[in-house]
Amino acid sequence: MKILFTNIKELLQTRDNPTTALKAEAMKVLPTIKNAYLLIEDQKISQYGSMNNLPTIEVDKQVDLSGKMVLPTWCDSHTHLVYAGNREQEFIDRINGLSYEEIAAKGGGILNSAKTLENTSENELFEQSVKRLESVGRLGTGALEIKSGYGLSLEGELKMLRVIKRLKEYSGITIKSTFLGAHAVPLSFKENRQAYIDYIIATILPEVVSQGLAEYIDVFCEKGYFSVSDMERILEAATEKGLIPKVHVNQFNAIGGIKAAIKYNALTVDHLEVIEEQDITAMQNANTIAVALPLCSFFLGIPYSPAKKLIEAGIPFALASDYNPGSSPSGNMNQVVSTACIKMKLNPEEAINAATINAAHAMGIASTHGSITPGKVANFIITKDVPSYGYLMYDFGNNNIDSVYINGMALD
Ligand SMILES: N=CN[C@@H](CCC(=O)O)C(=O)O
Ligand SMILES: [Zn+2]
Repeated sequence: MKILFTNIKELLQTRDNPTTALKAEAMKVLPTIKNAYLLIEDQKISQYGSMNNLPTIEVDKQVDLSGKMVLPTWCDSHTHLVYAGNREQEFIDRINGLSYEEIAAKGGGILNSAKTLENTSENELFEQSVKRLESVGRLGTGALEIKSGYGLSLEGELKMLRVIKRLKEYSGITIKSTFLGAHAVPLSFKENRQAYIDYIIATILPEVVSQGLAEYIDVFCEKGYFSVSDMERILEAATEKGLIPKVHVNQFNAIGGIKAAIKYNALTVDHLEVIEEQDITAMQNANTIAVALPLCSFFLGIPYSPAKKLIEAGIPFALASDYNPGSSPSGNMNQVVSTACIKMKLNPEEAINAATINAAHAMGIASTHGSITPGKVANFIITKDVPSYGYLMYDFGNNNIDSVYINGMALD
């Protein structure tokens, strides 16, 4: 099936595939073609160019996109989309003065979600999660990473990872799976964190790997959760088994997690709200991608990651939603890029690069996703009639999406 899209007001992110994530000045460049055409064939992008050079092509369908723009779908490289219930009560508690950390210290937070998940059947967990997945798809997300981490036991973690696997099979949206057993210490190991780490390494990790349920390994490296040496133990064991690190570091405190993660060739270090000079130096000497999560900062009222500083230091940089019930109950990547422009002072080109091509690198799918490139999957967003692409970020909170194509097919 060949579909030809014509009279595209501006076709964004048209590029040959960069083999590594964009850095520094390259982040400011967004290649586009005004008054363009785009040809897709079955599930793939086949050809594009200026309407002035439109070749004669026999097609099955032609779609006139006058006034509309086209850009690749968002890649969301950091989510916790599989969870049960919600944490609205903690939201109210925070409005009334408690902090995220205080709520967690009282047994809420991640442990609250773990309890709800334990009391939710696998089918129900799938049903709740698939609704979120379909909803972010309609908001233009064409690929996302999903973490476990609300199971915190062999059964619980495998239940979450099986749900992620089912979502992969069910949906055309590309999904990558991450094992985050070390998200919090469960109550059953309250006084013995080391024993929980032993249990992760000796019992949960081997099952996750032998059942092929995860590509990545994550640890919440933070005061009150897992120390740098805890993380190193887990990364040592998991990388030996072939999992690639993508870790939570520097959310509330800079405790040295970035340097340690880089030692284990982390693909990404995520959060980075609190950064010290030595963290920047460590990232400058590595290929690890910095992933910032502006909706978490927005929702919790914590500092934003110093994105401009990271980009200026030449560190490859991506944006993600962190969709989860506690610190970012939204997976709306349009809101992510808007917030990155408004609060982190990224320009629209940097924000779009960070949420498309660099985000694809941040989840290991840049050879197939993240740009309008012949041979890549035909995943793209068609906007409504908008004056410019910067308007998409300026017009925050409003839905400027006309339709979303995943694998060459329009979503309902
Ligand atoms: N900080 C650790 N994990 C999540 C929050 C998880 C939760 O509160 O349920 C995050 O990335 O913000
Ligand atoms: Zn997270």
